[in-house]
Amino acid sequence: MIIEVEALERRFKAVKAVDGLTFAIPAGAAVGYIGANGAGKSTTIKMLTGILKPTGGRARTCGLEPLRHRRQLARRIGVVFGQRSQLWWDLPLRDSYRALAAIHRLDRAAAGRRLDELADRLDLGEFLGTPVRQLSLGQRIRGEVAAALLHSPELLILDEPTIGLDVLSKERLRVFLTEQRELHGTSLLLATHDMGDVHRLTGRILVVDHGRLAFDGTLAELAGQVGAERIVVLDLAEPAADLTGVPGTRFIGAEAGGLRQRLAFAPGSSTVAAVLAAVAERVQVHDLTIEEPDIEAVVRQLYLLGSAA
Ligand SMILES: Nc1ncnc2c1ncn2[C@@H]1O[C@H](COP(=O)(O)OP(=O)(O)OP(=O)(O)O)[C@@H](O)[C@H]1O
Repeated sequence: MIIEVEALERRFKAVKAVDGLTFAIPAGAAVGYIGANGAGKSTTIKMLTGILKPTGGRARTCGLEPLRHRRQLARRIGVVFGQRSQLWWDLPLRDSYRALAAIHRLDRAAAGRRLDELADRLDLGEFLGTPVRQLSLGQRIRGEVAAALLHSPELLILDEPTIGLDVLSKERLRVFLTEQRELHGTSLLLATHDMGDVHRLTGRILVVDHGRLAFDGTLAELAGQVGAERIVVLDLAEPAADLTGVPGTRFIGAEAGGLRQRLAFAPGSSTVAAVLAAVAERVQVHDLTIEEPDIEAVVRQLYLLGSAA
């Protein structure tokens, strides 16, 4: 197991930020860690990485007790907090990587090769000489991800990595992370508010609510439980009759005299590609966007189901 927590707890005076969490993640898995604001995600991650001491229970990351073996653990995991930087603000990006390579005691040539690979895949080459404070948010986050992966960790932990990023930057990062996992088999724990991230990057989802585990399963199972459907918004080349009866979908409605149509589908029972293929037999599609279910609504629904049970 790459991560194991048992009855993990963290109190801040009267607040139980994490309240008896138990779960295990096998090596090589990609897990989404979701929950509403203040649910306890960051607190969990801080305990998993040895930044914060649990007030109860236990955590093991890469088989190590995070707090006690913090240094050893730092060589085996990479962490990105979207809201906080691990880069030296006033130094050129390259200097942060040099410093990190020294901290991790990486072989010079190997670190150089790894940085070349990361800079290439993350489009960072032209920014290596730029001080971090002058980078755009998207560039900086890509820089943070490179910093977290420089030492080729077994486990990558990302806390809200795409927060505030535009659509294109998000997409770049998702493509990169998928590719890195395919190449290196890195385990991934991804705390996010973004259902698109969860859908694209993870196979299993843990939902935390008020510091407790509210759900553990696949996105398809979550969708089955709370109806977390994805919605395809189709802009057609010409107005068309309502797209009812498309296999695997539910027609939601049409606008602009049939030019824009919305179809919902459950992740797991269909895919965007399958919906598009079925629709293309009937109409010409000009443009398409996906609306992801809202995490807060998903968690609320889980909570309602839980209290009804
Ligand atoms: N250092 C602290 N002192 C006091 N309370 C804290 C501290 N850190 C977190 N909390 C409280 O613990 C709870 C969980 O916070 P946490 O940051 O883990 O949530 P989160 O799920 O990461 O939320 P977000 O998505 O907003 O980052 C919140 O009620 C928060 O106010």
